[in-house]
Amino acid sequence: MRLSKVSFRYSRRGPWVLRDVELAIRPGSVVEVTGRNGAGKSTLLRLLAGIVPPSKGSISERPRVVGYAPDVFPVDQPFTVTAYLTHMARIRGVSPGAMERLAERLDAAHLLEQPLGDLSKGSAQKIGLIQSLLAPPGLLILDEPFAGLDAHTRTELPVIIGEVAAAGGIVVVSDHQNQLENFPGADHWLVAGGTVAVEAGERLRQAVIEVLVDAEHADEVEQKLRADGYTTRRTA
Ligand SMILES: Nc1ncnc2c1ncn2[C@@H]1O[C@H](COP(=O)(O)OP(=O)(O)OP(=O)(O)O)[C@@H](O)[C@H]1O
Repeated sequence: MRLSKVSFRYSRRGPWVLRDVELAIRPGSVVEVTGRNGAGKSTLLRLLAGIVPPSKGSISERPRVVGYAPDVFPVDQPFTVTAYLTHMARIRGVSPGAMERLAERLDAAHLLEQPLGDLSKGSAQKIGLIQSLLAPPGLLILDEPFAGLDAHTRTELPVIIGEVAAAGGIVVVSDHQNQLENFPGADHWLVAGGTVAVEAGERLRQAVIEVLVDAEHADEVEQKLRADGYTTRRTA
């Protein structure tokens, strides 16, 4: 995917938020986007997702399936979580089973029957995440996904991000809390003064190993591995 001389402002006479941004993003990349408040991170993410078009310049080779989780999930909709996610699954042509699996994984199964309007900020954030992942995304855009998430989901999210990238998807995450600072091979973009400075991550060759442990020690072993910076996934 490529951004060529992309500039953006919100109104015809408004100030430029981004100017002449040139970026090339390879399939399978994970990008952490940082920058001070108001620098233009959310704006850049909306441009990447195709929610707003560039005022000048162009964006090409955007993957067909885009998952986007906004920084504030709009809960002012008169649906239960299940009704909303089932509807979104239908629009994306996936079975509601995808919703149930993701809800289980992100510890959100207990939220499914709640009205969207009753959700706490962190719970709403989870539903936004689930919505963005319903169909396997070729481009996954997450705007401040770690804000307000509980410990379980905060550790699970990098695993999910790694899986999307391993399947060839591009993942772009704005991340005030630097949760992806040490993500293996991640690129880092700093948005400042209307431009985007790129620091390319080292492309490390990665390997997957399976570790068989007694069920009663699984939590402990998993916590130790994660504390050492490894990405883990429970298969049973
Ligand atoms: N809908 C809008 N209409 C007009 N100006 C906007 C709009 N949304 C954002 N802006 C302006 O664009 C600039 C960039 O905002 P943006 O939300 O992209 O920054 P950000 O880096 O994501 O900030 P934060 O870290 O606070 O979330 C800011 O000056 C902001 O005031």
